[in-house]
Amino acid sequence: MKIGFIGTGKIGTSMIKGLLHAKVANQNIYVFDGGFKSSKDVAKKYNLKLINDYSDFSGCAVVIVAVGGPAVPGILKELGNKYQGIMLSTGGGDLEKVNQESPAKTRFAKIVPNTPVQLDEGVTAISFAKDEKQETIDTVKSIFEKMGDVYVVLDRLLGIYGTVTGCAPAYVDMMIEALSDAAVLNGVKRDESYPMIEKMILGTVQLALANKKLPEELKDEVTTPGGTTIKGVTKLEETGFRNALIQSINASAN
Ligand SMILES: NC(=O)C1=CN([C@@H]2O[C@H](COP(=O)(O)OP(=O)(O)OC[C@H]3O[C@@H](n4cnc5c(N)ncnc54)[C@H](O)[C@@H]3O)[C@@H](O)[C@H]2O)C=CC1
Ligand SMILES: O=C(O)[C@@H]1CCC=N1
Repeated sequence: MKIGFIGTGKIGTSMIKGLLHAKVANQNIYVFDGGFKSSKDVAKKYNLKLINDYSDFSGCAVVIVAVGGPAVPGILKELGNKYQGIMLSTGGGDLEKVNQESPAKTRFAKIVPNTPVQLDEGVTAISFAKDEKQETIDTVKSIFEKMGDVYVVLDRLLGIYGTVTGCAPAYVDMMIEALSDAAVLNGVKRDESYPMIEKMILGTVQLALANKKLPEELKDEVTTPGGTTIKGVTKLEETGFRNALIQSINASAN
């Protein structure tokens, strides 16, 4: 299956790495040049097929527009007239309008992948037009299932699904950074702190996944009565940890 890309910035490149990790052949990944240095650089680095016109995407099962919001409507309009297939956008777009205005064989859906797609550990939320054919849905799902988990959601919920899965990796990175600062503050070497903290988070998540226990149950297993954890938990409540996360997701989503 051939897959095209317009835009090879951070999320475009993450998806390209994810497809290569899933053993998609390099020359089956098409990148639109468009005079963008990043496109040339990425195509060269990963030995991808660099193309110069949207009509060169013919033969691609999907073309992924991984470009920021303002440029998206213009790209979809031009692409929809030159390529017959499935167009996907990471940067929004009006699902119903684009589908109505595109030629019959061109379909449009929206995706919000996250950066861990590059390691087959991603989460991708996808919204389709209400009347989308099962064949289109299956094709798109099969591509993103190569890179992790897939959630097909109502278009009105794509924003919040995409925020929780697409933005929050940055919050987790900030948490790792802050935990490291606390470790360094108390005498741990910086370069030792990161692997230790990353493994702690990975192990905690794997335990949650394996046991299917609720977070509060797992938290209870750590908090010895009168012990040190509950002292820290109390400080987290006092300093608004939970509220900070709720407000941050809400701010990103709205
Ligand atoms: N970074 C992330 O984790 C995620 C980003 N998104 C969304 O994906 C979109 C892109 O985000 P990033 O990759 O982070 O941004 P970015 O700025 O890293 O990448 C955008 C790329 O598009 C290129 N570009 C701009 N206009 C173009 C055009 N007309 N034709 C071809 N290429 C063009 C730029 O040169 C740049 O390389 C945004 O709408 C963002 O909200 C969605 C999910 C996750
Ligand atoms: O920061 C952003 O706007 C994008 C959306 C999801 C992740 N990054």
